Formats: sequence, structure tokens, C-alpha cells
Amino acid sequence: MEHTPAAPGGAQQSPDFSSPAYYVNRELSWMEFNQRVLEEALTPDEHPLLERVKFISIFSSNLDEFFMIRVAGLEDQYEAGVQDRSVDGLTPLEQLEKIRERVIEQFRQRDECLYKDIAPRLKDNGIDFVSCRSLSDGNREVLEQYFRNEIFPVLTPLAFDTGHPFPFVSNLSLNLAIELEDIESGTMKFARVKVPSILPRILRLDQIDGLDFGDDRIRLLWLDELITEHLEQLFPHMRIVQAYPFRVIRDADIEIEEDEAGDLLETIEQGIRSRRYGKVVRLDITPQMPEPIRKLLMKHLEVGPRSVYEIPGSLGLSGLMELMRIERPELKDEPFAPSNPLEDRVGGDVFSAIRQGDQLLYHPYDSFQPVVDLINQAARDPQVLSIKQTLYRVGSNSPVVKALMHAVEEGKQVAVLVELKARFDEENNIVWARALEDVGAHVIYGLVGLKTHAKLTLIVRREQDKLKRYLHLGTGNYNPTTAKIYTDYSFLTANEALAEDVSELFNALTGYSKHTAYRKLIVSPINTRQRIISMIEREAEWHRKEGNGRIIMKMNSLVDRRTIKALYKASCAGVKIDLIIRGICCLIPGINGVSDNIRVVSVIGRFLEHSRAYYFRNGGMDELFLGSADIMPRNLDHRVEVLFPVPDSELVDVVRSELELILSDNVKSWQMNPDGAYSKVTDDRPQVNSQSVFLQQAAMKKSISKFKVNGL
Ligand SMILES: Nc1ncnc2c1ncn2[C@@H]1O[C@H](COP(=O)(O)OP(=O)(O)OP(=O)(O)O)[C@@H](O)[C@H]1O
Ligand SMILES: [Mg+2]
Repeated sequence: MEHTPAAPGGAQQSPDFSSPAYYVNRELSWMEFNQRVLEEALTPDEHPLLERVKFISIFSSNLDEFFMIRVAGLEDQYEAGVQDRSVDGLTPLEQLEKIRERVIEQFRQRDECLYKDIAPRLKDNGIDFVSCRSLSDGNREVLEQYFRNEIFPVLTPLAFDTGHPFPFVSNLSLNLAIELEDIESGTMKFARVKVPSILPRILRLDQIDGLDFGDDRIRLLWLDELITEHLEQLFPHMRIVQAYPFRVIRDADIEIEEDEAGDLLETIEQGIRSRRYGKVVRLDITPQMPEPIRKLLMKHLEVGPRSVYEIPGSLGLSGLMELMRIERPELKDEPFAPSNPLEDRVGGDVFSAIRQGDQLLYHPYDSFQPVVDLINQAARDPQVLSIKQTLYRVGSNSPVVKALMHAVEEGKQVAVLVELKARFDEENNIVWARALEDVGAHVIYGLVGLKTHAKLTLIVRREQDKLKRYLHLGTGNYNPTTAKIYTDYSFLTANEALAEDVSELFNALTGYSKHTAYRKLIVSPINTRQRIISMIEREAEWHRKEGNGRIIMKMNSLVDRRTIKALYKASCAGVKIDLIIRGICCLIPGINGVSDNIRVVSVIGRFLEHSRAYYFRNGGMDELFLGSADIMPRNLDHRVEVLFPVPDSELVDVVRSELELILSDNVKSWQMNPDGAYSKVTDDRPQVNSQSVFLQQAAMKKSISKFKVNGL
């Protein structure tokens, strides 16, 4: 990326902070993030072998989602003739073209890594991808029988010619396009078979009864290969000329006109159904597919050449996640047991822990269990009157939801705000919302036009004839499964001023309250942008007065232009600004006269960095906010988000030193350079892998508390 120095000739004029040269394109920045995820797989020795496979899967499914939402949006804009340029000066078409160029290169890297590096290493470790043809005659017969019994009944061959309409090809589906010859008439035909998504994508041949290999190697076969091999069973009296896999990705962005939605739940269900019919935004094929079949698919799926990707090898590599089920611990990360300081100290009595003082948990190093315990304990506790909670992504089989249901059964007043619009979790959330409603909880779907992304729990308990309020405030979801792999903070407190604000906020979410004057919380869409910007400006003021201006912000994405401008200005004023941004970052650090004092790093590793923390030195009166909001227009303007201050200075110090540790990471950290590109942080200091250090610290905490429990 080119940019001219802000003040040519050393003149002291203020740079034009709106210049496109000072911004990175949001979509391309996301692509760079996904590249960093891919690098986790590409680099040998970065992770145990199966974990590298996992990163190929994550990279691939991330990219699928990106097409379903972001590329779909750009294609819409392009089609609608939108000529507006992004902050960095690109039209929708220019962005689409750049994305395509990048994706092609990424697919090349991914596939080369998978087939030339990872697969041979898997082989060295006794794990083989095999083809049907490589099997002995005896094994092939057994496999044919297996196909007949287990797979054949689930398949539906769909003919396609003038007599049959083009079959509907659903989103994310893998299919075979089959060329056939009618043996009697000699005419050529075309058919499509969907590879059933309910079956595992990769078969473990060594686990199929009757197959005999005479060794204990693990043998894997792609399901689509098995189907291809036995197509003649689906088309008797026809000659299979050839079969070619293809995969379709559709626009999956649900547009909900909430103002017109009578019943939001039903409207979203309709949306999910219609998502199956969204416009095709990507068609994956293999290079072998002949031109006529390509043309035919492109015509009927209504896609242009820009949306067609040739991928040698298997399609839909997100399916590789199944390999994580292989029981080969030495090829995976070492399991770890999170510390549970609360359990160790107060035996799971979370209320009493909170009474002793505010509690800060850092997941996944600290267990998420206390949060589940809190709600379970509240459900059982006769003194508890009510529980209010927001739910965004709860995951399947959620112990949190079960605890809430239990609380209803125990006669507590339970009010739950279920966000039905949480992307790709809509169906899941509908199920939970219904289940909660059925047991008699008050289920609310939030405010019209806003997604509720805030993570809040409020428990009211009667104590000595007074009502006391307990809070859980978080940066991540109420999802114990992801809490094992995403880094997030949980803050447990009975702080009155915070509780007052949270009560008001729940009233605003569930009732008609138009409360906007929160004393402690920063709340989107009310004042997050304005408060963050004013704290950035305040830091510049402090710096002018007494120096030492310092800001550390950690988030998943930084997109908001006004906040970026404020950061540029603060940098020009001399404030030292460190940004830990895992994903999209539209700000460019280190530009002369614009962002000299800003550093941007991104940590990608075993755990998904997910916590959001905003720290300001504030003239020595350190101020720290944690919460659910990233700095993107969507989080600032279109969602209900909460950032909460951490009132205890000791805990502020804890978080600040955790942030400093991440900033000192020189193993899993990437820095953004003044040209907008990322490079791995390398220096001569002893190696610091921040996630590993946090793991070690958690293990230490565990052993220390064991000593304490034992009275040593
Ligand atoms: N270690 C990892 N590194 C990179 N990406 C990961 C890792 N683990 C999981 N992921 C991917 O990260 C994605 C989730 O990231 P994201 O920040 O969007 O979280 P989220 O739960 O959707 O939160 P939000 O609702 O705030 O967007 C998942 O789709 C998953 O595939
Ligand atoms: Mg997300």
C-alpha cells in the first residue's frame, strides 16, 4: 500500500486523516486474518499434525462464511450498480476482483500444504488417505456391500434433461455431476447426486466390519470417492462416462424486515428456509470438469466466471475437522485442565466468593464452570428471586439453558433475552427459545433492528431482608464448549452501581424503558463510539499535560472510521497506542506523521483470541473497560453491546499485565507493518508464547490452590 508522508517537507500541517491511503480495506483485511489462520497449518512444527489439519478446516469454513455473507453483499452491491468506494477507495467490483485473486492463491497454498506436506506426514504416522482402487479385490467387495447397505439408501440420483428441471442444489452441498450414456439409445445424459451431508465426509475404513488390511493403520476414504466408485448401482442400464464433484455456496445473509415482522421467531424461521435459495456466490469444481458441464452448471446456477473456483483435490475441506476424532493424542495439543480458583477456595459457592470480592476469570485458562455453577446455584437457592440473562450463542446441549430451566421449575422469575439473529446460530437459538418458553420462562427477542450481543446475567437474592444483586458480565458467549477454546473474561461482582445499570438495561431490553443514562456502563448503540473516542481524546490531553499517554485496546476487529481517526490524532499527540486486534484492522500503524506511535499486533494460536479490553492510563488513574463490543460500525450502531468498567485497581493491573504479556509475544504474534501487510514478530528476546504462558500460570494456580486446600 502506498502512502505519502503526511507533512511533506516537514511542514506542520495536520494530515488529512480521511485519505484512503490511511485505511485498509475491510474485506481484504479479513482475508489477511484468514491467511494468518492458514499459516498455522502451513508452517511445519507450529502445531501437532492433526491440529494443522484442524487449521485447514477452520480456514476453509471461515472462507465459506465470508462468501456467504461478505462476498454475497459485494455481489449485491455490484449488481445494483453501486459505485461508492470503500474508505480505502475501492469499488465493489475492485474488491471482488482482489478477493478472488487472493482466494486463488490461498487455495493453492492450502492444497499444496495438504497434499504435499500434511498427507505424507500423516502417512508417516500411520494415517492413510486411500482410494477405492488401491484396495484388494476382497476388500473392494466388502466395501461394495457396505456402500449398498449404508450409503445407497440415502442417495437420490436426479436426472437432468429437457424432461426434468435442473435440480435444486442447496447451500454448502457437495455434489457429483455425472455424465451418462444410455446404452440402448446411445444418447448422452446428465445427472446429479448429492453427497449426503448427514453422513461423515471421511470414512474410517479400518473401522468398517469385514474390511481386512492386516495391520493397524488408520485408513481414510472420502465419501464422495466411494459414491463415485459405485455410481453404476444408481443408474442401471446406463454407462457412467465420468463423474465430477462440485460444491455450491449461496448468499446466506438473512435480511429481516423487523418492522414488518409480526412474529420474529416465525420470520426468522422463514429466513432460514429462504437462505437455502440464496444466490450462488461460489461454485467449486475440479480442474478435470469438462467445459460443457461447467457451462451447464454455470448457466443453471446463474454464476459468472468470477464465482467459479478450480480446486484440485477434494472440495469442502472444512470436513477435515472429522480427523480430530482420531484417537492419536500425540498428534494433538496436550489436553489441559483449566484452573478453577473459585471451586478451590469456596467449594463452588459462587455467591460467597463474590461476597468476598469481585472475581475475574480468564477463560479458557480459568474454567467456565463457575459461571454455570452460579446459575445452577441460583436455581437451587431458596433466597434467589430472579435471574435475568442474555443469550447469544449458547451451543448445543447447553448446561446454562438447563440451569435456567431448572430455575423456572424452582419457581424463580427467569427472563431470558435470546438473540435469534445470531448468525448461523439462528436455528439453535429458536430451539432454546421455545424450550425456555415451554417451561415458563419469560423469553424476549430483543429490540427491533438491533442484535443483542451484550453478555449479562443479573441475579436477585434476598439477604437479611434486603435485596442483593449479583452480576456476571463477560466478553464471550454463555457457551461452555467455546469457553474451552476462546479467550474471554468473566467478571463476577455484586457492585451496586453496576447492578443498578444492568437492571436498567434489562428493563430497556424487555420493556418499553427508554433509559439511556447509564452511570457506569458504556452501552451500544447509545454511547460506545462517543465514549471510546472521548477517552482516546482524554488520553491525548493527559499526554500534552504530563506525558506518559498510553492506550491498549484489544478486540477482534477495528473498522470504525471515526474511532480510527481519533486514534491517529492521539498518536500525533504522542500517546503510545498498542492495539491487539485478532481479525480485521482498517487502521495502518507506523505511518510517518499519522500513526507513528501506534503498534498493531494479532495473535493467532491454539486458542481463539476473543476478549475485548480497553485500557487507558488516564494520568495514572488507570481505567479499564471489558465487554462484548468490537470497534466496528455494527457493534457501535446496530447492536446492544455493553462495556463495563473494572472497578478494582488490582484487577485492572492483572488485566493490564495480561495485555502487556500478549504485547510481548514473539512466537504467535503478527505485526501489521506501515505497508498494511502482516509479518511474524521476531526478535532476539527469549521466546514468549503468551497463550502458553497463561496455560502455565493456570497450572501453577491450580497447584498453589491445592496446597492451600490441603492446608500446607
Ligand atoms: N484457534 C482458532 N484460530 C482461528 N480461528 C478459530 C480458532 N478456533 C476457532 N476459530 C474460528 O473462529 C470463528 C469464531 O470467531 P468469532 O470471533 O466470529 O466468534 P463468535 O463466537 O462468532 O463471536 P461474535 O458473535 O462476537 O462474532 C469460528 O467460526 C471458528 O471457526
Ligand atoms: Mg462471529
